[in-house]
Amino acid sequence: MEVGFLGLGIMGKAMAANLLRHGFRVTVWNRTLSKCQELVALGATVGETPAAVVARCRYTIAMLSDPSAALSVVFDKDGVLEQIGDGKGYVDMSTVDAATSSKISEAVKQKGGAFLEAPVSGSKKPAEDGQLVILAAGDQALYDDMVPAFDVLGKKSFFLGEIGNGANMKLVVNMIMGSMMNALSEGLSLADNSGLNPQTLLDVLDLGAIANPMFKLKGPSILKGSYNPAFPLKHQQKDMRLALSLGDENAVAMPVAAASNEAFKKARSLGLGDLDFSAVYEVIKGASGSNQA
Ligand SMILES: NC(=O)C1=CN([C@@H]2O[C@H](COP(=O)(O)OP(=O)(O)OC[C@H]3O[C@@H](n4cnc5c(N)ncnc54)[C@H](OP(=O)(O)O)[C@@H]3O)[C@@H](O)[C@H]2O)C=CC1
Ligand SMILES: O=CC(=O)O
Repeated sequence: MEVGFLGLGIMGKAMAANLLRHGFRVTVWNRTLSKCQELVALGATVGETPAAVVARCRYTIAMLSDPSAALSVVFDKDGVLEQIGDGKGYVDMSTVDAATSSKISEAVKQKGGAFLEAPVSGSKKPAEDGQLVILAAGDQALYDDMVPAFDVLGKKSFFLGEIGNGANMKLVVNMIMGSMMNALSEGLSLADNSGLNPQTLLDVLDLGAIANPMFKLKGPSILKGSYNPAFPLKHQQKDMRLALSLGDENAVAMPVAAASNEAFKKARSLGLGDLDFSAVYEVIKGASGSNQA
């Protein structure tokens, strides 16, 4: 199967590499074109523009930072819309809001193409290992066509019906994740400031009812002050913002998420946006005057 791939950031690079490893023919494009070379070394071909990729491939996947990037790659000069049409499918796996996804869907369909939103749950390591959870919605025939690729990229795919359901599901999941990261950070800070060993707190958490892979993975690296980005904090804050907006639209009170968003915003304002989202601990630790170095 031949696929195009637009966006070779942390996630896109791992996902495109995975497809290549599993025998897919992949044509890649990235705004910073030099980042394509690593994929070329794995067997990829380069398209000079998003339009050139779509012209060459029946199916094109995108994995871009945010709504503005997702829209730009489709609507701007040399964008997807210039070449999408009958018999071609466009699959946006970026985390965006439902309105962005609907706008892209309408434009692609108007040109005769098919569109699927398919954001993913799971970070850098699951992307490298083909263990993502895929939250697809939109054109069901295109979903069926993409199953061989989704089987390589993920451990489970959901087809959630109409456009917007995949985007919204992803935002709900990440709203919970961002709030949990704040709760973990507050707990570590409280333990530390109460004279408890934060590592012992992690050990206790891991044995009880609220044990989870995220605490297990991020807890020890937080205690080391190590924030190499797997999921950049600026993207987590974008997801909190979009989830809160979904809450506004549906009159759902989300005081926990709103408070967490403030902490992520503060972290961004301190220049921590490109670090892993667990760096929000630095804000919480700072606010509580932690004993930790
Ligand atoms: N990292 C993670 O753990 C996860 C991320 N996600 C979501 O996946 C998406 C990608 O995340 P991730 O790979 O981490 O992000 P990165 O920041 O690593 O990569 C972002 C990508 O978007 C491109 N881009 C940004 N702005 C534009 C623009 N205006 N026009 C064209 N391309 C643009 C970047 O190009 P360039 O290289 O030129 O900057 C890069 O390829 C995001 O929506 C994120 O929320 C979902 C699940 C997990
Ligand atoms: O969006 C981030 C993730 O880990 O999922």
